[in-house]
Amino acid sequence: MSDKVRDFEDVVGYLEDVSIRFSDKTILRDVNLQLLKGQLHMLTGPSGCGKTTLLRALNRLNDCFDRHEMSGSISLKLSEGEVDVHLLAHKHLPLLRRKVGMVFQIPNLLPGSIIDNLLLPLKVVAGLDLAHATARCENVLVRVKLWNEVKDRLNNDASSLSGGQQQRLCLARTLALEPEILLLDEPTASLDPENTKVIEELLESLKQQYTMVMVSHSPAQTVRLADKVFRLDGQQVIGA
Ligand SMILES: Nc1ncnc2c1ncn2[C@@H]1O[C@H](COP(=O)(O)OP(=O)(O)OP(=O)(O)O)[C@@H](O)[C@H]1O
Repeated sequence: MSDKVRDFEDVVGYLEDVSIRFSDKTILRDVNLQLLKGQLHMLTGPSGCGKTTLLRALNRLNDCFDRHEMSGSISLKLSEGEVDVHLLAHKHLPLLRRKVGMVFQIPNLLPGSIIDNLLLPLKVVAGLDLAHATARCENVLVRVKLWNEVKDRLNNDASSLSGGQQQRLCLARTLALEPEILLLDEPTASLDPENTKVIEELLESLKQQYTMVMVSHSPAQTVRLADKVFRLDGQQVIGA
């Protein structure tokens, strides 16, 4: 654990000399950066430069792939205490991934109804009983401004929602597990301008409560949303 995280109250994450390789190919080399509480950090850079890989390092999702290696350290200050992400025992990864939740480029719905998409993780991952899980579902659907659109059809198949609604449902599912850091991998890339605006407004409204790390290819979106921009290229952060 780095003392640097402890030293500054507004620093919630510290990446120190992070290098990542897949199958002996170096994707990222000696990345150093800080994450600040309640700020939206935007990762930008050319296709294939390692933005998604860096996001996935923050909640150990790269572990899901064979022949992945990481060196350096990633320290995160979570409500449970400070954790050295890279050294966490395997049994702690489900909690890490709840606390450091991720929303993907393409809405990744579970097969089943709208409400199942929220209830299932709440029951299985968070261990809530039905009454508490149901209450939390309504709360997060209101927060992502989806409640009025779905409250009369919660048992309909989630795939019947529009792309923008599906992405808001994915965001609701992540928020339902009460994360502290949100990882957003091009969350509007598959959406039209109108739905992009809805998601951007939501992210803006969530900034106070969550530390966010987002990937975007859009310079305009970066200007609209980012508090801090990290530009990656040539395996490193070349601008911050
Ligand atoms: N699971 C994996 N196994 C092997 N190589 C991988 C894996 N995931 C990513 N890579 C490689 O790592 C490099 C960085 O990929 P990554 O998806 O992080 O880039 P990116 O900057 O997010 O790209 P884009 O902007 O196109 O989404 C690429 O060369 C990719 O092929």
